[in-house]
Amino acid sequence: LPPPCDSKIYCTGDLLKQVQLARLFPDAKHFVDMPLRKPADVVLAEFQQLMAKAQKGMVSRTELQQFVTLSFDDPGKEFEQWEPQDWNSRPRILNKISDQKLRAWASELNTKWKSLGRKIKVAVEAQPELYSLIYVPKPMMVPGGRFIEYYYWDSYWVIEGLLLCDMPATAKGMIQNFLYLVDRYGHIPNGGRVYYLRRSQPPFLALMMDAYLARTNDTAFLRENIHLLEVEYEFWQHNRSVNIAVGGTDHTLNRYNVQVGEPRPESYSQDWELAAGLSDGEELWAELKSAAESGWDFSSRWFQPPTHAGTLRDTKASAVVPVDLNAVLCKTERLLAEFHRRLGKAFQAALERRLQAVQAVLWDEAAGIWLDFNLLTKQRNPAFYPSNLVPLWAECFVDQAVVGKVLHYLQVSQAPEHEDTGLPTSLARTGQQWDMPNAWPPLQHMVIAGLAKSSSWSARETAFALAQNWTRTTFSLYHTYQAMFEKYSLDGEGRPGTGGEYQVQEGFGWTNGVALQLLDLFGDRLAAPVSASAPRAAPRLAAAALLVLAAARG
Ligand SMILES: OC[C@H]1O[C@H](O[C@H]2O[C@H](CO)[C@@H](O)[C@H](O)[C@H]2O)[C@H](O)[C@@H](O)[C@@H]1O
Repeated sequence: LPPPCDSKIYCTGDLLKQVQLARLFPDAKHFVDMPLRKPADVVLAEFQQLMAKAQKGMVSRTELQQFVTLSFDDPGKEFEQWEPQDWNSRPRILNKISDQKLRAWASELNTKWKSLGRKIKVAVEAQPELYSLIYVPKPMMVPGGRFIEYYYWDSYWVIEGLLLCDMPATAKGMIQNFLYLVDRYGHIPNGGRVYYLRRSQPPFLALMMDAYLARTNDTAFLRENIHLLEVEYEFWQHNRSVNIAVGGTDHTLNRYNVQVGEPRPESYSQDWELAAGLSDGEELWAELKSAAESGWDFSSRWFQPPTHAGTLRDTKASAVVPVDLNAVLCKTERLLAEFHRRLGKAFQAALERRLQAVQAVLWDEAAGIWLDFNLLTKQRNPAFYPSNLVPLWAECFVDQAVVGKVLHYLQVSQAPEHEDTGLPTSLARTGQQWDMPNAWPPLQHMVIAGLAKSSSWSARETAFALAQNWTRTTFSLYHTYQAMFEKYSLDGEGRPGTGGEYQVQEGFGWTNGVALQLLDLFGDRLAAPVSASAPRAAPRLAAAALLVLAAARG
């Protein structure tokens, strides 16, 4: 299998291995984010000399430390100060928010764009081999914390947030960056580093374009770039599709599948240790990258068999046909068809094939919901994940009767003791960050926005109840910690998120974007808690459940 990229500094080779296994930095990502002070060939030649002198080729920790200090600069030096030109202190969304405290909070979230904005120095374009950062021409918003570069799927919620804050120029620049990456690589890397190059993330590019067009009507931008939206779509069709036969009919759907070897450079020591003693370590490393491509890194959702008792070693993400990936590609096909109609051309057949495949392979009539399909067991995974509801948001269904069934599923399957705080990522407590007790902003958004766009009153009321709960959770913790977190734990009525391979990060791009989107959806009704630490009095989902039952009874 090829390495994560060809760089013998940042992706493969002895230097990377020895520095990362010596654990020179508390966070392994630190080393692979450090720019070089000298040309790569000089650094590699100097390291060879060091190895030649060392016992059995193993350089001592002290020498490694000295070498890194002399040859590498601090992470972050690749960026220059940048404040968005289109930032303004009174975006129109504030007028839609009735609650005074929530309005003041939204105003503070708007101010956060100033601190999350970055511009890449021209030096990175001139001498890319000195950096792990992948150059893009326009300024961008980064997630925050250890994530000092751009990320693909995070940027969808950031772009929606920017558009709500009347910042279409910054939003457009971020989309231009992703189009630039498609033009250059044929796909969008997981994030803005060479070590992310050979894997992507959930494909939200067409949805970003749609969000931008909805606010600007900039058809000229669409016309100039529609070919690149198709190139990205074709990347998923050619490299990430799989055929599944159901009832004598062949269907094509998609999965995450990264056939790339070696440990992830940004988590080298963890991956190395995880594979210790395994005969098929290379296969496990490829599966970890497939899971990272899903954005859900890591989760029991990818364990084979799917079990609450599994460990990271059981990860087999490429065996799963995920509901949310296929729903997002279904949305992409619908959007490409619409975009082409807008430009006077046809593009519809792929959408119809996808609708049939999602219905045949992923819809489970007995459970009343879409479920991930496992290619090895040929079974659907019955476990609860918010991703099971994503087709509602992505409008990837034909029969409107699914709405009532999905609402019923939501009421019976998630952990009721957490309902006032947020939707859990799964019901399995594995210690992985995309599992119980964590709740992630993008998942809350896709479920809530999916229910909110329904014509069913019960679905819209359930959406409101969930939005109210999530808003209170993030608002209360914001006031307790003065921070917006990348994820939240549902334990104890809400805490900063836990688990996984790094400390919970603050900033945070998609969290701010989702908070603003919920305020945009329900700003006339959402209410802040009386005091930030007061016990909750949010409309309980149980109340919404009664509405669902009433609706089901007609
Ligand atoms: O360093 C470990 C992993 O970190 C990233 O994943 C997490 O943060 C991303 C940025 O917010 C987010 O997109 C992803 O969903 C999170 O799980 C990175 O994307 C991974 O590839 C990396 O291995």
